[in-house]
Amino acid sequence: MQVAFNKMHGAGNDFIVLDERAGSLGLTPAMIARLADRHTGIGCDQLVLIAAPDHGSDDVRVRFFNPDGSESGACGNATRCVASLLAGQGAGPDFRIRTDGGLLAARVLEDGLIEVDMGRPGLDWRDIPLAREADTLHLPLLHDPAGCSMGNPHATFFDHPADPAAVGPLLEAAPLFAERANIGFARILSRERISLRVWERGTGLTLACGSGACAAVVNAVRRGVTERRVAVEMEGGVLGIEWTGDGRILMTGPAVISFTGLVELDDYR
Ligand SMILES: N[C@H](CCC[C@H](N)C(=O)O)C(=O)O
Repeated sequence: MQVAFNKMHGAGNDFIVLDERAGSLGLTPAMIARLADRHTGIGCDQLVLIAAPDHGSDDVRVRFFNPDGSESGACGNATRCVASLLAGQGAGPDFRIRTDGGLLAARVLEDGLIEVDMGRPGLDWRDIPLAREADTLHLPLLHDPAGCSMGNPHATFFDHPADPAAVGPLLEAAPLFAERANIGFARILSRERISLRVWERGTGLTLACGSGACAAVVNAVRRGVTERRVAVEMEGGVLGIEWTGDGRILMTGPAVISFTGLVELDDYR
């Protein structure tokens, strides 16, 4: 079965976007892992499925999968990409996107950037989830990270001395995290600007992580080291993050189609 796909990226965080609105493609975790392989597949940080809306609703349902085949409740950069794709197909400019992490509102702005309301962060240890009760503002790990959920689990380190590529795999799988975690390495540049690298659960180091940027700002604000509106510099680009007065996280950034293609899915079964 030949299937059309879009290859997209948001600030260098790249995605295979497949459309299941006309029917299931029958993907398995093993097939997702093969499609995500950068040498023998299409290659991506996440595979994104646009699914048929639930019965009786107009919302689009979107699911996110990592290259190891695991599923995530949230992916900020891919959510912007889906909104941009739907806008290119004539919908919008306002969208409601249903994810496992919550119903998200997305909007194409006049300058072409996409804004997504990522909802409220989960600040309780059960939200992340942690394996045992702990203070999420000071997780019981070396170098004092803070944790929160953005629909997926995050921990943010400030000024961690080690190389993220070296410590990322160990921290992602630390027993404290009941479902593993995305690990952010932040540096405070000013009260309105931080730099961030993210070791993503099920993926590894990426050029940008939207939900990781949101989590880093939430944790920086909780620690009192930034304002509520912060530019987050990552290797692939800058995202604007704001934790609004009513507790919601707004994320603004780019979404780009790199190319469109056809894939013979049976070759990946
Ligand atoms: N790149 C994504 C996050 C993917 C999350 C995934 N790695 C997980 O939670 O398992 C983002 O822009 O938010």
